[in-house]
Amino acid sequence: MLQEPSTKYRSFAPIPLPDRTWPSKVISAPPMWCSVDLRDGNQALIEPMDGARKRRMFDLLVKTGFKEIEIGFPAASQTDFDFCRELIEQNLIPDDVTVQVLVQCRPELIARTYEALKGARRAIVHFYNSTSTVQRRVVFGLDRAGITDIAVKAAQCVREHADRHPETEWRFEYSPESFTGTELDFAVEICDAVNAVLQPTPERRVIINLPATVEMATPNIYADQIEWFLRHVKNRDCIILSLHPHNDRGTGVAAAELGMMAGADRVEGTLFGNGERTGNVDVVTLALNMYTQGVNPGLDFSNINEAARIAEHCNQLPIHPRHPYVGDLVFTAFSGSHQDAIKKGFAARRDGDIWEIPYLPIDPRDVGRTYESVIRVNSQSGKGGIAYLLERDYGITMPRRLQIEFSQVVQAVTDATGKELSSEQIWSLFQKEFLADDGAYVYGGHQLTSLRDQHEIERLSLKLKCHGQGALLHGEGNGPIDAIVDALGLRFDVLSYEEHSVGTGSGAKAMAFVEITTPARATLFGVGYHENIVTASLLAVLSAVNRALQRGLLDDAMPVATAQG
Ligand SMILES: CC(=O)SCCNC(=O)CCNC(=O)[C@H](O)C(C)(C)COP(=O)(O)OP(=O)(O)OC[C@H]1O[C@@H](n2cnc3c(N)ncnc32)[C@H](O)[C@@H]1OP(=O)(O)O
Ligand SMILES: CC(C)C(=O)C(=O)O
Ligand SMILES: [Mg+2]
Repeated sequence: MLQEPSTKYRSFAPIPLPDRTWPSKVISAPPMWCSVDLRDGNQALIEPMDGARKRRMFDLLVKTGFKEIEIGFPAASQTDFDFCRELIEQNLIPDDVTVQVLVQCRPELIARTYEALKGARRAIVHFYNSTSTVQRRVVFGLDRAGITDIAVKAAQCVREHADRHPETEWRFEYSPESFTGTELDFAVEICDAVNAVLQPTPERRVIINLPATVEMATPNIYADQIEWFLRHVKNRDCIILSLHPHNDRGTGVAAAELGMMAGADRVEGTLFGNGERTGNVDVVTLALNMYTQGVNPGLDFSNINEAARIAEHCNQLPIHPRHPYVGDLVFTAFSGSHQDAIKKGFAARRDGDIWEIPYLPIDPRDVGRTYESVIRVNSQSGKGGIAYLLERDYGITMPRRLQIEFSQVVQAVTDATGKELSSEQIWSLFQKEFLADDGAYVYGGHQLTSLRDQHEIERLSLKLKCHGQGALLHGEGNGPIDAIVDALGLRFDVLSYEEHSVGTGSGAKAMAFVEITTPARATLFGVGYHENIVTASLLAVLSAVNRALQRGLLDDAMPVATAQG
């Protein structure tokens, strides 16, 4: 790269429009949408679509709700020509959909284009020539008048053909291609000249499409260009002003949004932004951006995964996992603080609330995705995500301090492996950590009786395997937990106890959580899981004791002989 890039690249000059109005406008209604997947998208593919793939894309576009679809460049390729004929002859174009085709300003190509459209009920003929300073110089070797002449002659040609086929309802679109590299006064001049031939009316408006054929500047410049153009073009009421952004600087969507604020009526783009170089503007992102502002975009992406798989099949190109709204990872939070906030957001949400879940700009369900992948756990994750997965997939609601304790167990594994952990793997870690029966004390059965004369006192007889040897302990207390603490005779206290049922009906089990504290003031949890609530509590105490012993936090002072007593 150059130390001084200004010796090679020029910055874009600002547009003189100090009283611009677009910055304070709000997008409150969708534009007219036109898909150019089958033309601009297709012309950029490594392997252009065959008839079958074109048909699949067309059907998807219709299903999605596009009312204008550019189906190809029939004068350029036989596949496009045949596809056009197939749609018309087999009557495959719904009544409310208008097909559009592209053609250069060349009479023989225009003639062939009308041949392809013969018998269509309604069609848009889209003709273009490049108007930019650089293309005038290097491609055409013509001045402004010469370039205008190409466009005007094409407009005449397009009209004459249309007049010869009144059975079709013709509409026209003209693009001063490379508009963003064209002086604004010349863009207006050439469009006025074309319109003078086409003679649009407010009832039969012409589409004037102002493409950012190559995105050359920040999106505000595009918006200025659109507002400037609309202030100066003749007969605004006879024009549908269309945008056609490309994405060379990665701001195609922003350019389209600001262009709409600047007064555009229509947007041409492609699904997921396929198209020349970095692509055309992505209409899915545009539409869903509107949706998340509460504006119905008029395009339906309720099953965004299906649309993505069809687009990938037709284009033979993958969609990036981080592509807005659709990528495999875009509804996933790996990082701890995000997971914590999402979990709290879901917990606080009530039916009918405005969508306000941190880090999720859209409800994944609105586009046919599930909450399945919202939280995934790796070494960047925290307690919130782990707790969310255990609650969502296994119905386990851990006490907050247990969440903290268990997240350290999970973190140790993710740090060691560097890998993601599935919810199933987290559950098996949980079982290994808290529910395994391989500790020093293994539960073997119990009996609990209330003392006849003192109802609040319970007597526990507890069968154990203690370091591999059978033992029978006895203890008393005002409940099973108190009684087992007494029976064990170890130096710990119970700090907290919680229990909830997991599952419903006859398959429901109790999960008990006991937090103990040791003489050195270490605290740690134990968990018990059993059909019987009392057994679950006893298991939870033993789980905590075993974990404490394992960590050297408790003295295992109990002589086995006494235990057997
Ligand atoms: C920004 C865009 O996306 S524009 C759309 C671009 N899409 C395509 O080009 C895909 C389909 N196109 C094609 O397959 C071919 O270009 C065809 C079949 C239409 C024409 O092919 P060819 O006749 O071989 O010509 P080619 O494309 O090389 O055309 C270049 C010639 O057309 C002229 N030309 C290019 N665009 C236009 C135009 N819009 N109007 C009039 N003349 C044009 C060029 O000045 C050049 O003229 P020259 O031969 O006198 O130097
Ligand atoms: C043909 C035109 C509209 C085009 O695709 C472009 O300029 O990007
Ligand atoms: Mg284009």
